[in-house]
Parts: sequence; C-alpha cells; structure tokens
Amino acid sequence: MVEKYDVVILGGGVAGGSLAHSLRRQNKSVAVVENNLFGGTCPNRGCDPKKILLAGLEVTQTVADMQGNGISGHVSVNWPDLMRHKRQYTDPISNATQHALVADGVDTFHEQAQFNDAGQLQAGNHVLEADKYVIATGQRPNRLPITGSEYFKTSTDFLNLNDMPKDVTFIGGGYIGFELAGIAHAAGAKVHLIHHNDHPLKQFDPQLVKDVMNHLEDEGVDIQLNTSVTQVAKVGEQYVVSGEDGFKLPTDAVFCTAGRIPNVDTIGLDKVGVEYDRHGVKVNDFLQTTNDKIFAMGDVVSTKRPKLTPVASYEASYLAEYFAGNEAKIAFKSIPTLVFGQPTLAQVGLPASIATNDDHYLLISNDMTGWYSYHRLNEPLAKAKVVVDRENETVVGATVLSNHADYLINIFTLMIDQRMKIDDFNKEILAYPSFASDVTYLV
Ligand SMILES: Cc1cc2nc3c(=O)[nH]c(=O)nc-3n(C[C@H](O)[C@H](O)[C@H](O)COP(=O)(O)OP(=O)(O)OC[C@H]3O[C@@H](n4cnc5c(N)ncnc54)[C@H](O)[C@@H]3O)c2cc1C
Ligand SMILES: NC(=O)c1ccc[n+]([C@@H]2O[C@H](COP(=O)([O-])OP(=O)(O)OC[C@H]3O[C@@H](n4cnc5c(N)ncnc54)[C@H](O)[C@@H]3O)[C@@H](O)[C@H]2O)c1
Repeated sequence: MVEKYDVVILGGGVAGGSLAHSLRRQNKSVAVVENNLFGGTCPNRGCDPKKILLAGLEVTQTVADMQGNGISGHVSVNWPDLMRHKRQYTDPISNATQHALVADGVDTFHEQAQFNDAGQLQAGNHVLEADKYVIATGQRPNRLPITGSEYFKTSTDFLNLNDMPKDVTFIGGGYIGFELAGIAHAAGAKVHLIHHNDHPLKQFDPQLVKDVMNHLEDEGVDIQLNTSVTQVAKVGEQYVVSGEDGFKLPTDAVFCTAGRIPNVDTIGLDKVGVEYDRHGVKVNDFLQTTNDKIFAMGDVVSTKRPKLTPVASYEASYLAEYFAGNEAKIAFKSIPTLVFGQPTLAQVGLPASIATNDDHYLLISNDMTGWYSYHRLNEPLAKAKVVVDRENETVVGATVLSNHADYLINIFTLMIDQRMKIDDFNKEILAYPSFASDVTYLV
C-alpha cells in the first residue's frame, strides 16, 4: 500500500527534524525517514558530544594556565568518566527526538530511504508518496582511499572511545582534526596531526592558524605538514602510518579526519533525475533540485558555504516558509565558523587579508593577551582582527583567537548583519566587565 503525505523528508537530522516540526505547525502531513540515529550528526556524533568532551581540555588547560597565580595542583582527565558524562547527554537523544516528532504528529520510519523507479520513496517495506520530497541526508566521514584504509577510525569512533589510546594520529588538518587533537591531548595521549600541504585550516587567517599550531606544538602535539600518507599497516597491536619520502609513524589509533562526503550515493537520485556532484545535491536559489518536486537542505547540499548546524537549521526554516507560500529566494546571512579548543579560533565576514589590498577597508588588530578579561585566567593567547568598512563605519569581518572567541564572534556577527554603525554600538550600555564590553576597545 502506498502511504501519502504532503512532504516526505529523507534524514532525521538537524535539518530534517526541524523542518518536520515547522510543517506540522502548518498542518501538513509529514513523514521522516531516518536510517540511523534521530537527531542526526550534531547531537549524536558531532557538535554537542565534541563540546562535552572539550570540557576536559577547558578545565585542565585553565588549571595549568593559573599555576602560580592563585591555583596550585594539577588536574587530569579521567577519560572513561568524561565519556560517561558525554553519554548521559547523548544516549537519550535519538529516542527523545523521535518521540518529539511522533508527539507532534510526524510519521517516523527507522529505515533506509531510497527513491524507486516510480519516483516514490521506498523506506524498508513502506512506499511513501508525497507532493514534495526533501533530501536532508547529511554527510559521512571520508575515508582516504589508501592501502590499509580499513584500519581508519572516524570522528564518530573518537566520540565513543571507551579508553583513550596512549598514542593517536589524525590524518587531515581541518576543523575535526584540530578539535579532536586538542581533546585527545588533554586526555593524556601523545597526539600526531598529519596534513598533506602547508595550509591546514585553510578557511582561517593564516597568522592565527600559525599561532594555534605553535601553541599545540608547545603543548607537545606533533604536527607534520606537507606529509602525504600513502599506507596504514597493522603491526602487532599497533598501526604504522607510512607516507612519501620514507615517513613512518607507529601509533595506537589512526583517525581519518580528511573531510566529509555527502550522502547522495545510496538514495536512488539517478532514478528521479536529481543531479549531484562530489560536494552534494545541486540546488537553485529555492533549494530546489533538478527535479522540481524534490528539494535539498543542510550538509547534503552542494555548496562552498560552511556546512554547519545553524546553516542547516536556517535552510530548514527557509523551506518551511517557502512551502507555506513565501516564494522569495534564499538569502544567506554571515556565517560564523569556529575551531573549538583552548584557544578557539573564530571567523566571520570578510577576512583580514582583504584590508591589506583594498583601501576601502581598515584593519584593526589587537593582541588582547594582557587585557583584564584574559589576564584574569592568565590566558596565553588572545588576539582579534577586525575589518571595518571606512565609508559606512561598520564592521564587515572579524577573526578572534582566544579561549572565549565564540562569545565575541557572535557579537561581531550581529554587528555585521545589522549593519550597525560602530558609533551606535559604542553607545550601548553593556554588562561590564565582560567579553562583550571589550568590543568597544576592538573597533
Ligand atoms: C565531529 C563533528 C563536529 C561538528 N561540530 C560542529 C560544530 O561545532 N558546530 C556546527 O555548527 N557544526 C558542527 N558539525 C557539523 C554539523 O554536525 C552538521 O552541519 C549538521 O549536523 C548538519 O545537519 P543535517 O541535518 O544537514 O545533517 P545530519 O545531522 O548529518 O542529518 C542527516 C541524517 O540523515 C540520515 N541519513 C543519511 N542517509 C540516509 C538515508 N539513505 N535514509 C535515511 N536517513 C539517512 C543520517 O543518519 C542523519 O541522521 C560537526 C560535525 C562533525 C562530524
Ligand atoms: N566547529 C565546527 O563548526 C565544526 C567542527 C567540526 C566539523 N565541522 C563541519 O564538518 C565539516 C568536515 O570537517 P573536516 O575537518 O572533516 O573537514 P575539512 O574539510 O574542514 O578538513 C579536512 C582537511 O583534510 C585535509 N586533507 C584532505 N585530504 C588529505 C590527505 N590526503 N591527507 C591529509 N590531509 C588531507 C584537507 O586539506 C582539509 O584541511 C567541516 O567542513 C564543517 O562543516 C564543523
């Protein structure tokens, strides 16, 4: 029997779940098909569990920074306890998310979703038919196609490690490689981070990336740039990572952190004429695919924009409005991006480099390390670069490196999106002393 809906959503992650709830508020009949954990990557195996495990780094680093400044005695991470702390949060997520959908009147299917030859959606033994379909199947970890790739572990494995190995290696210096390297180091592992060229974290300000790397190296993390890994072999209980020019590294665990690939290959897109490339499903300015009944949103979309949770939610909100009859094109706002750690590196809007070649912009750089807010906890690194549009007297870009860069970058994001005049911002009465009140000294 064919089950009919207004909208069927493939993938019950951040984007899929959020759209389903919004569509129920419009009294539309909705089904969500999820083949793994409801809630998707972010709360189960991404942002949230990662940030809980980062607590280990935050606490140990803060105590270390404060030695001799009123704090004595070191603390260490008990990984199994920290993992239990994480699981207390993550274990209930999938069931709770599915129950919330069901309670809202959404039909949920715990099945692999795939289009069939008739253009309907097959979900196990169920055949679902809808006026509109939305692909929100996200991404999965990339496995570099080298000899021994079967030995690779992924970010999902890392976020579920029962015990922290003594020596761990990450291949790929992107967001995930850097964030997990910081967590593993704080948990007591000897950490190696191997990157194939000389610009890891290529989306970020190169000088501040250098500061992050110097800091990690001072802490004892081994960073190998310009090293292409060609093989992983199992030797006894260990693994040996080999690369060009005789590179050899014995280690206890190898995590492939060399990017993520969109889940486009197993959902029958060719049967319904939906085009995609290696970055994901191709969409127009209405998030519509090359089949006008089928839309796509979130990480699975082919785009150069950062693939992040708030972007997935934003696209879900856009589609809810579009399906309600508001047919404006999607317009993106500034997207702040962060590499969480101690320090955290955060960026939004135009990069600092733009101001070096264009007189239209003024670059204001500050080393905030000695400032009150950072002196308090004796933070070793606190820097900010703010790009100002000279004519309009507004902030158009910012990069921040500090343990609390996430607070500041959100303030700069608001200033950019609201096109707030710097003078107007400086007239606000903000709680003092706080990171936000420091912004007046940064612009
Ligand atoms: C380790 C890690 C850390 C991250 N940290 C951050 C962070 O700090 N901040 C941030 O903003 N973003 C972060 N992200 C990115 C963030 O998790 C994603 O941008 C977000 O989850 C995207 O939401 P989505 O709904 O598009 O995809 P997902 O949340 O991945 O949801 C897609 C869902 O579709 C399901 N699915 C796939 N194929 C099928 C199929 N054939 N049938 C049925 N279901 C299917 C999947 O199981 C999944 O549940 C992180 C990601 C990772 C991996
Ligand atoms: N804090 C956050 O917001 C956050 C955190 C984690 C993940 N994410 C999201 O998840 C996505 C995926 O993260 P990611 O770190 O896996 O991807 P990424 O694209 O950021 O980084 C992958 C890195 O691996 C490198 N690489 C590629 N091939 C390699 C090779 N053969 N050898 C060595 N290095 C190689 C790339 O040059 C790149 O620097 C991000 O783009 C982001 O959207 C966000």
